Amino acid sequence: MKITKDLYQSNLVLLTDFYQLTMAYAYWKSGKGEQEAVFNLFFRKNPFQGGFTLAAGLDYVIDFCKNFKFERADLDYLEVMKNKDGSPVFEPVFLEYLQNLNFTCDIDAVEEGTVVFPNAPLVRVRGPLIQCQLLETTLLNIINFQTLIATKAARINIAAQGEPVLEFGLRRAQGIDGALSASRAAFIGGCTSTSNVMAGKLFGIPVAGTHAHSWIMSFETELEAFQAFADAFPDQCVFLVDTYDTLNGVKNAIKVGEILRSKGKEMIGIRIDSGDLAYYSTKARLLLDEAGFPDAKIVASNDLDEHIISSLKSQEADINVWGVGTKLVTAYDQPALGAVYKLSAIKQEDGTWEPKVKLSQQSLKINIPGFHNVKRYFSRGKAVADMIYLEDKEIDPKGVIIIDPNDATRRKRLMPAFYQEEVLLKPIFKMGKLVYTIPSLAEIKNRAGNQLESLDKTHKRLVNPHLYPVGLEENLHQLRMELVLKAKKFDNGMD
Ligand SMILES: Nc1ncnc2c1ncn2[C@@H]1O[C@H](COP(=O)(O)OP(=O)(O)OP(=O)(O)O)[C@@H](O)[C@H]1O
Ligand SMILES: O=P(O)(O)OC[C@H]1O[C@H](OP(=O)(O)OP(=O)(O)O)[C@H](O)[C@@H]1O
Ligand SMILES: O=C(O)c1cccnc1
Repeated sequence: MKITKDLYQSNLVLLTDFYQLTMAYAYWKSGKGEQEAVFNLFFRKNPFQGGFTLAAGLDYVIDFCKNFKFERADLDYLEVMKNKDGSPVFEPVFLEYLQNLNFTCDIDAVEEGTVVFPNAPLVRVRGPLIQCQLLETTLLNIINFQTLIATKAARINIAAQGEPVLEFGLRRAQGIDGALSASRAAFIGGCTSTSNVMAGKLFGIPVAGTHAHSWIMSFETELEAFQAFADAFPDQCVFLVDTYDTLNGVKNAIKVGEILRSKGKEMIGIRIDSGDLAYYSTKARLLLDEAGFPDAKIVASNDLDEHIISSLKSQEADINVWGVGTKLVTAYDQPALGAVYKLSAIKQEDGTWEPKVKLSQQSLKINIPGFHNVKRYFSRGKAVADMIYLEDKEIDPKGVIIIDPNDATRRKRLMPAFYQEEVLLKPIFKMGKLVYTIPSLAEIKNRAGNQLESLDKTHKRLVNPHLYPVGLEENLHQLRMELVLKAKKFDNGMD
């Protein structure tokens, strides 16, 4: 994937918050720049009030890290930045340091298309403080959006119960990359195609579509319009039937369908884009069946999302294909995921790791300290629970207790010996070198499908889902409690 260079003619090192650069400068100035640290990227709540989240965006992250280099043009821009008193923000020696900076971090991450849950790390970065810090904003920008859209797409596809969902979002997406990365994430989340031709070219997503009302309106009659379309694309006819009178439109589609059939071609179907989609799809189905077109598909579109699709399903609407745009690519009901990137440990001069917590008035916001990873346990192919654990602590295969990070009274006993397990953070970069074989988008989509399959349907319920168990292994829980109590000094917890 070369989207950053291809599209932005830049390797994106300046696609960051200014404070990352000022902190980098200050780290360098204070001599802490090379001190080793560990940061974790995680979110605190599943989006859309759902029961799961689908990770996406790692390929962009890899591309960004692989090309992490301050180029002359970037440094020229930083060089002319001035403080209020007219002095340069960044002294030339620091800019020289940036020019020579090579990416040397270790990155471990969950693979794209993995089902993930609150609090567990999606990406773990270990390396010199300066570098870890400089990655923060870009990683969050990439992962937050693509993960959000992949999750929305997964929900929409769950509602569609295996029927094709065509992504139509480009015209309403949040700008250019908002559209492109949304098309990519929507495909990972289960959509069959995109209407966005550039996304097709860049990512290899199948492109598909029908035609617009303007096509119909440009002719004297709807029938002429259908006929002309059939002349141009005899194998790809999905007639948009609702420009004037939906059921009359279906009858016109049938007429052209018969002409096509007389030439040995079959119309694919019709599209309905307004009105009561349950009512019109059922009536259209009857007309199509009676006319001898039982295989003609009915495509529905118009402000669809997982809830309207579920409602149409429960109304037994005769819809076979779902065209979904705005509410998918804008994540209409939740515009951001809210993942964060927090320091969890820092190496001391004597070579030992010091775990770190950030306190908060809200216990929900206290991060998980230390050098940790996450393991998923499976029983007969179904995911049972996720355990966040310290990598250097042994796990007793006979029994381990995991503790809810937000409510220490919620605990679950697991017997690892009886389960299959998968460590979710996979090595991506070692000392700045890529050690991961990047899967194709089709493989990622396939993984997403299998992952969702491994999740019990109670966690996939769109409304009020059953909470999937994610907990801290006991040693990690204890470490976190100790650090919190130490930092609070026992006397300022209830202000
Ligand atoms: N049977 C149905 N049950 C639930 N929701 C439906 C049903 N039929 C249509 N809808 C949804 O209701 C909303 C109707 O929106 P709206 O009133 O804007 O459409 P319209 O007037 O039919 O068409 P237009 O988009 O041309 O204005 C859409 O989100 C559509 O998906
Ligand atoms: O509704 P969405 O989920 O975003 O799906 C894409 C929409 O875009 C097209 O029409 P457009 O919105 O341009 O015009 P219309 O609403 O007037 O048909 C298409 O006919 C869909 O209605
Ligand atoms: O191809 C379509 O039918 C289409 C494409 C974009 C938006 N709405 C519909």
